[in-house]
Amino acid sequence: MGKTADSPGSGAQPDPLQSFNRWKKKYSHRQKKKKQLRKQLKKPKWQVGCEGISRLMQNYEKINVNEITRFSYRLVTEIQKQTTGLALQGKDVLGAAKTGSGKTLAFLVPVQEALYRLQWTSTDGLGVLIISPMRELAYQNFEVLQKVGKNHGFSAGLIIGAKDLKYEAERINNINILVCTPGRLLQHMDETASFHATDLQMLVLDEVDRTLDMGFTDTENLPKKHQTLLFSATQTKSVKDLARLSLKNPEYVWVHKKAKCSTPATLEQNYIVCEQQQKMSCFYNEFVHNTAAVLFATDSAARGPDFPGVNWTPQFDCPEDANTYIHRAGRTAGYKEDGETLLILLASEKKKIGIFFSSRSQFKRNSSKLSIPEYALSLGLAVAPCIRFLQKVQKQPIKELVMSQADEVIESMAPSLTEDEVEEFRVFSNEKMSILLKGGKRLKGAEHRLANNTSDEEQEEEEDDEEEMEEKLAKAKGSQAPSLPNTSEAQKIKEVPMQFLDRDEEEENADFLKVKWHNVFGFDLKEEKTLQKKEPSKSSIKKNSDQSCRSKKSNEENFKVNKKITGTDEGELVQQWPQMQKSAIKDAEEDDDTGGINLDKAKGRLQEEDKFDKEEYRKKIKAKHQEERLKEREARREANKRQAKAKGEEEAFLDWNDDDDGFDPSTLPDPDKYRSSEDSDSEDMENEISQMWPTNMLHLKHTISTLIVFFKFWKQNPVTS
Ligand SMILES: Nc1ncnc2c1ncn2[C@@H]1O[C@H](COP(=O)(O)OP(=O)(O)OP(=O)(O)O)[C@@H](O)[C@H]1O
Repeated sequence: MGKTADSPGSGAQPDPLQSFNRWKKKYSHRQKKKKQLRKQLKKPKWQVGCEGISRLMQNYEKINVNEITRFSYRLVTEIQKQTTGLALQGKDVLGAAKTGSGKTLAFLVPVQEALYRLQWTSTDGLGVLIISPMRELAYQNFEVLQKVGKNHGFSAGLIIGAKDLKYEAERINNINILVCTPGRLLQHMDETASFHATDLQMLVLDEVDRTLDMGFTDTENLPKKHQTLLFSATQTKSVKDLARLSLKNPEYVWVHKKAKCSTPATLEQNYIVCEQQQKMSCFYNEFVHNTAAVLFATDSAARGPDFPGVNWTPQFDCPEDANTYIHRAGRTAGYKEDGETLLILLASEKKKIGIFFSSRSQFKRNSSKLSIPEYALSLGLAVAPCIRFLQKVQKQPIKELVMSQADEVIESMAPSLTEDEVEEFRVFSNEKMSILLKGGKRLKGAEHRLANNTSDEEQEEEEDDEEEMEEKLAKAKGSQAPSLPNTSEAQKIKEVPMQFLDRDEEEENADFLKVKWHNVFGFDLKEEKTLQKKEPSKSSIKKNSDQSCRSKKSNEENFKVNKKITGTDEGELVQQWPQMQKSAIKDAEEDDDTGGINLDKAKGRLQEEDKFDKEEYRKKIKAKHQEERLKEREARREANKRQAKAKGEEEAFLDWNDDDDGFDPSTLPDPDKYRSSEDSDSEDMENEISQMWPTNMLHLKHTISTLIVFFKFWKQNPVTS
């Protein structure tokens, strides 16, 4: 019942005889190699060396010298000289040498030589593993290997995660020399079932310190018997690190141990010490004063520096948001100049760009924060954006495509200013902006004329021009909307600024802030459309925008930030903060049409304010003291009145008693004395006090005074019977 050769399906089974022959061939090959190796090891070192040399000499004729000199490898470098011999003897080597000293060849040559000696073939599988800490380094090593191993028949592979795992897994077992990064190697060790390194002859770690730092510790999956070559620009002898790699009596080669520095001697190293500001200006001047230069920069150069004459700002990395994009792009197309920006995007980034360029909030926030001149200043572009804005309004925008909300490509607004008008505006804005930037006041009258070499008439003319220019601009702004065609297209055009801006006045600046797409690679815009469709509808966005616009407007009308107003008892509104200027000088200053702060005048104004405040304070204190004095007097009078009343009753009684000693008139207040004490006070004050006596009390006062006079007279001229 067993299977016969003729039985169905026997064709699918491998021929056992053939398989046995294949296995026998491979086995005898291995045995032969092992025998050779054992024989070699038994021989003294000198004999092995001599045999190797004589073998090489036999091959001299075969060596194509041109092939080697083509790579300009004429003399071996120090690290190559000191490590190649040791590596060829099968020793573990730890080699350290300066950067650029030729370490790559120091391990690639022994790698190939070792496999060549073993007559390694593709059927032998993985023989050498070269691990580099970074993809770029691995790629570089692979390139050199391809170059120098051109005449060998070994298969080599680069595994750095550039291809998908399955693709790599299918090919990994046919590779003799594998150049890889640690992460990807460990992934294959874990996930690729067919991957094994059981016959590994040599393990090479390039930039060993970094490779170990990156956590390459998994040497368990590698066979115990293998040679290890470690190379680095800095020597590491950390016992812990080396124990992890289970080195056997390693040879340490530190080529530049005695060197004063670990950088190449041919490297001319310079440094200068300067302040941050100076540092920036040095680099800035160097760049801007070169006729043709390329500046590679991070985003630190994206905001601020004004680089005149820059034609291109290619953006290699995708900007993280619209603001970053705007700032980067703003380094070109400065004052009156054309410029172009190019975004280099991955397909995934294209979607991101689409999202943030169609995101209204980004632009809304930006535009409502800063006016154009402020925005220009923040970018360090002076008046350039204003000019650019006008130029763009003026330009025939055939090439400039604007993305609408629905991602339709539409043309922007019709031109409304002439070249001359733009130029006039430029001169005007330039002057204003330079005054602002200097932070000083604008030169007036004679000074200004002297500085500009202009006559009185010219000065007047200039001022008229300014007014005229402002009028023109106002008209230009006003005329843009009616110039639009009354079609559905026009409706779309109107809605474009709404996409980003929510205030009417900002619509004027919309063109400046609007993002324009040059579809350089001819990407299919439909993709963006589907993306857009998932977002809220245009009408709902518009509605929300209108609502927020209204609430924002009403807020702006009703409230002023950081302003405190309180009501007095009299119903007056008083601004508490910021403090109002009260001195009379303020009106005169307001008329001064300066662009900046006049420090002298401001100082004078502050002194005036100070004086005014002191005077006000003095008055307040005086009034308070007067009030207190009046209260005291009132209390005294009350007491006197009470006393006088009691005395009056007593006097009346004494009048009938006829007793001289019973009453002392001196206890009564002396009206004259009282009067003299008040002399120091003003006439007004006396009147005030008098006014404070109620009318009935004044009568009493008069009665008491009369009584006293009579009493005195009676005392001096007693009536004798
Ligand atoms: N024997 C040689 N003769 C001439 N040029 C050589 C020789 N060996 C290497 N080079 C060249 O020297 C340059 C630096 O070599 P390599 O990259 O191997 O240095 P390295 O020590 O690995 O530097 P790093 O530490 O920066 O990686 C390369 O351009 C290489 O082609």
